[in-house]
Amino acid sequence: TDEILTNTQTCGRGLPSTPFALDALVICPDPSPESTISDPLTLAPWTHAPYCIEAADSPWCVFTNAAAPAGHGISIITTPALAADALSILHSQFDRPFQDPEKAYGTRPYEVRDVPGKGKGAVANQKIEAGRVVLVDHAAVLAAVEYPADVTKEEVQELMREAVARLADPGCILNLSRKGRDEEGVAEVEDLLLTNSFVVPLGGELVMGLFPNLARINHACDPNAFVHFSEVTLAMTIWSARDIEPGEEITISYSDPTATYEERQDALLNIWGFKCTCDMCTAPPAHRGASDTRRRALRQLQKDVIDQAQRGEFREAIQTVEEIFRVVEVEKLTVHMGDMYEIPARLYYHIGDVDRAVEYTKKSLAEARDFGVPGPKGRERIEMLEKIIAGMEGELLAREKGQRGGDGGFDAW
Ligand SMILES: C[S@@+](CC[C@H](N)C(=O)[O-])C[C@H]1O[C@@H](n2cnc3c(N)ncnc32)[C@H](O)[C@@H]1O
Repeated sequence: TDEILTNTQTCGRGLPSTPFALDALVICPDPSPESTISDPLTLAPWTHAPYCIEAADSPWCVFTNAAAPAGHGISIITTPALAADALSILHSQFDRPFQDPEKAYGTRPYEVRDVPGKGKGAVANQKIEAGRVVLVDHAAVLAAVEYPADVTKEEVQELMREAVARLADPGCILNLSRKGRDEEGVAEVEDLLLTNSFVVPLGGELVMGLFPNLARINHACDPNAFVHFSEVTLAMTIWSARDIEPGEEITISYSDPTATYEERQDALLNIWGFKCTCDMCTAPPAHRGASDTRRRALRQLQKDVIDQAQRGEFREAIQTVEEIFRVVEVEKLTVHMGDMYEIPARLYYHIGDVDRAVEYTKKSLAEARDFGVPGPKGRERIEMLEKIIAGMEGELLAREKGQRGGDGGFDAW
């Protein structure tokens, strides 16, 4: 029988981040004995004294706020200098709320349950429309990918163990699935991080990010959802890329979704350590071969369009872009098309076809509204596109009346 984890068993409250207020320090549960809070005001927003190991250039430490964000807390394994940089990010988590209430579901629209051949997975418990926020998940552990040569493997594992133990609910990490790399000398907590982390950018570096709820979402080469990481809030948002029916599994892509079958298999096996059993990977070889041919062609077309535009061959570039859209449609790679629609919009504007330029800018606007980044950045982009459309429509109207248009505020094109 399926074991269903209820919302109370999932990690954290699943709400926007909690302010780093002093009450967050007070509710810090069960700190490990050697990290007793001696002076919370000095440590703020950390709830524990950093746990460090010495290295030649700088110590490497675990910095923890055990209660926020989202109730499960966060531990960062880094150097004191980088942790100081991270402080401004942590504070801005509560300064700038990320979630767009209009796009988010009040309660989680899925359940975690057994999925054949993949362990557990997230299964929709209601219809999820395209362009909605399925989940906003805050990092519980952020760990460096690389350490200096004089830091031993055992010391890194010790930092990882401490990072998890100091969280408000270490169980929400320790209960996650792990591949079982014991024979390779990989400690349990490292195995958990390797099985469940996503690489994210932080302060100019790439780090491993463990998001306890995202960690239940399986990979598919033709996913129905996608993720966006915000370096401002350290939150990972999962968006539905198309309508998802009740009972359907929610999936994201762990690898480059435009890669060919072999490339995807290699990446999933080498980086993630599993053999993909998604629908696309188990499709008949002829079907996979046809898909690979289209994907290789797509890469060439993407290069061609840049070369043609640089040579000023706008009409040829437009034909290439139209061909790109055709392939993208067949391969169902339509997610994240917002930026791509701007290319034909600009090209059509360049050759004086303002009608088509408006058409493509409107597509870009629709994508930005449905899938754009929430918050001020997203709104800025929507406003910019609205302004450009209004400017071009003004130009069309002026042309109809036989007047000269062109000062409509769309110089960006
Ligand atoms: C981040 S976890 C996803 C949740 C996991 N299934 C669980 O039970 O908690 C990644 C692991 O899920 C499994 N997995 C995810 N996507 C898969 C797929 N497309 N095919 C086979 N296994 C998959 C692999 O075992 C992988 O190591």
